Amino acid sequence: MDVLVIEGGRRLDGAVAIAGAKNAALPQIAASLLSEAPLTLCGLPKVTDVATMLGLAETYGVVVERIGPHEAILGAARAGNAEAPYDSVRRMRASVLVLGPLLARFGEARVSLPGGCAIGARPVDLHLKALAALGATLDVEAGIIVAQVPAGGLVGGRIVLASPSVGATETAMMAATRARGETEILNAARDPEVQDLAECLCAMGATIEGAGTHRIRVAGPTTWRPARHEIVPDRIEAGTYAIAAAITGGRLELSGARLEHLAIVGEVLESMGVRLFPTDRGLMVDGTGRLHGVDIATEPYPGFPTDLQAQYMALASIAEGAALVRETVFENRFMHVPELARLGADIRLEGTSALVRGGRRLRGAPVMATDLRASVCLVLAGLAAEGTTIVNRVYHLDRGYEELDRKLVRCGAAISRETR
Ligand SMILES: CC(=O)N[C@H]1[C@@H](OP(=O)(O)OP(=O)(O)OC[C@H]2O[C@@H](n3ccc(=O)[nH]c3=O)[C@H](O)[C@@H]2O)O[C@H](CO)[C@@H](O)[C@@H]1O
Ligand SMILES: C=C(OP(=O)(O)O)C(=O)O
Repeated sequence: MDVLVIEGGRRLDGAVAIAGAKNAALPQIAASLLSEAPLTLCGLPKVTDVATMLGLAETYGVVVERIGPHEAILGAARAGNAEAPYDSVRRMRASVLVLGPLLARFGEARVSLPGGCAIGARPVDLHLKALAALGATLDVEAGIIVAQVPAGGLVGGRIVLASPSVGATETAMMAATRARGETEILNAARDPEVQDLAECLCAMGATIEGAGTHRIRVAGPTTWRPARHEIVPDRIEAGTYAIAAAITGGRLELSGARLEHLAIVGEVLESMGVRLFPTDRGLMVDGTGRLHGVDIATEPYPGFPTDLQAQYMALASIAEGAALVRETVFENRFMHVPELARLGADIRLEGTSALVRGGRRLRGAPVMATDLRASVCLVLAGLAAEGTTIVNRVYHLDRGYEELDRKLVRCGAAISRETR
């Protein structure tokens, strides 16, 4: 199993190319199942989740033709139905995103129920309710979601999401492209990845309005056409490198990063003392000044992203003063706290809040990654720590960061990957 060995205490300086967003790529690969015409995706990040999703699409007969390191043509003309196996869904919860497209295209679908994961229970009830509002019948039999469409297919309807779930909004939007008539999705998630999926679906022939707002309208059914779509840059990867610059007291230019997708994150970093400014290529992050902790609460987009909470906590640990971190999206997303404590962080947990007492000098130690963002937070802490940090279970990190160690090394970090 791979580990990362980090010699901390080096200031980062240089440029990092931000990859396409994993969380935009995954639903778009699922969306390829909707259409008989080919979909060319550009900017696919080289991460294991994308490989897993492409592999899952292939099990349905999607032909994946790699035409470049980050480009693939997905041809679902001869795709057919099958059961999404528990093993794929267990490894990657986003596998459940094939449910809507399969149901809408083939009239039925069987997808393993994902179950909980390290960060929370993560039910899929909102996905199921959204499909039911379009006329589907849904059951769970022996851990498998069994979904069926009435004779005549899905019919457009009004979907009111109890909370603005990203995945449920994507499921609803994808299924609605094949429903007859208009679908309205209320209390929709407004994330850039939802907007990017809508843009991709529109390029494929769909008619969608309002993506990026709380009210999305989809007019179906779609006449599909060949499409090419460039995946939006990964705002979570960009935010992670912005924190890497800050935690090492360095400067990084993030090429491709879009400040408008990081508005609240930028505001938080600036109030800590980090300077951010747009450049021709993306975003410059200057973390050379003194930093002090700021309170944050994670919220659905455009709020502070839960996917940057762990990284922020590493930064708050070395910044001066205290910072209160409230996690409101997932009920169990503090698995990194005991590991940060092993490096010397002073964090008191109380329910869904964590009080970080900053100004700590971190010292390297062996630590264990528990999930994707927890792993990268430990890498960030390792970059700031004196001595050697060994991050175990790096496969979590490889799910969502393209060549993290190489990108950091190019900017002056001392990191090596070893197989132990
Ligand atoms: C592949 C992908 O895009 N993953 C992102 C997506 O996950 P994901 O789409 O799973 O996240 P959701 O927005 O759906 O989840 C938000 C909250 O709603 C709850 N919920 C969700 C669905 C449902 O049917 N019932 C329910 O109760 C979840 O348990 C969670 O507490 O958005 C999350 C929130 O920004 C990010 O952390 C993930 O990185
Ligand atoms: C939680 C994440 O991903 P997923 O929803 O695929 O588990 C993440 O990207 O941080």
